[in-house]
Amino acid sequence: MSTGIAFLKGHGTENDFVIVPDPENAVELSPAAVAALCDRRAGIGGDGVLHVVRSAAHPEARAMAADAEWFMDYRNGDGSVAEMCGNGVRVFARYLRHAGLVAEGDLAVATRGGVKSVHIAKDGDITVGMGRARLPEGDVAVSVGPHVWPARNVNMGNPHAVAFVDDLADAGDLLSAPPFHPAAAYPDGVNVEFVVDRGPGHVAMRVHERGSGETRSCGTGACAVAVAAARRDGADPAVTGTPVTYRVDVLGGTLVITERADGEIEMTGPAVIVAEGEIDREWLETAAG
Ligand SMILES: N[C@@H](CCC[C@H](N)C(=O)O)C(=O)O
Repeated sequence: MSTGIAFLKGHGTENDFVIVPDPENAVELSPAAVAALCDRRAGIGGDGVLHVVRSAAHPEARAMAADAEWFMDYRNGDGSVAEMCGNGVRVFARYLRHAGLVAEGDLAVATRGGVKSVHIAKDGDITVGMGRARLPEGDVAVSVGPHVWPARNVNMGNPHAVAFVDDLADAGDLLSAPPFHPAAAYPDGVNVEFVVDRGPGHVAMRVHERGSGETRSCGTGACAVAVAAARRDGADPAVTGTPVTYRVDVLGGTLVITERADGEIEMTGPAVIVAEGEIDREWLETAAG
């Protein structure tokens, strides 16, 4: 008789994840296994997987173990590996709290993008320190069907192309016609955000994520959008010494992004656990081929 593999399901502004607690890194999660888990019809369904491993037990995180006990081994829904997932870190922290592994307040989480500081507030929101944005020089463009837009290249540990559009509907049906971007600018692929203004310091976005398709939210994407909007609006906290805050509406809710005077970016929003159960080990092995 096979024993199941524990899982939970959670989301941050409806960017949803299958969470696999595996402190000693004993569960083999091949790309095919991740894709099977994230399949919305034949699997559990999710934009990605949060594999919860002790940093000391994972070869990619051992060097961070002294600073952060837990490593977020994040995978996109198609099984590919990404450097960073902003909503993922918040949902990861919610899981640690839910499981009684950490207290409310401050904690550190190891990611492929380095150690991130997280604050779990009493009111339920979770804030993550996302580091600084990099804005590589050079023009990029994205297109969906007949529409072509210039885009800002923003790196939040992972790559983003941010395009300001007149109407979010112009981005069309992103699942059937995903955005095109020049492979030369993004040899490893890119996350594409489409943005409209909603008012001063307030924007709305849609996103097509590398490795997951259109999702209802993307934390690193919301940070990239806030930085692109700030620069477009002539604001740069590292130059003026004045922090800038944007509310970023996503399809699944709202994230609040602050770029501090030192250039560090903080993102705040909700993160919830909605279910927990067991994955059938035989099914996973078969589905993963
Ligand atoms: N949804 C995430 C980003 C996940 C990684 C991304 N798809 C990539 O490949 O870079 C977020 O909340 O940041």
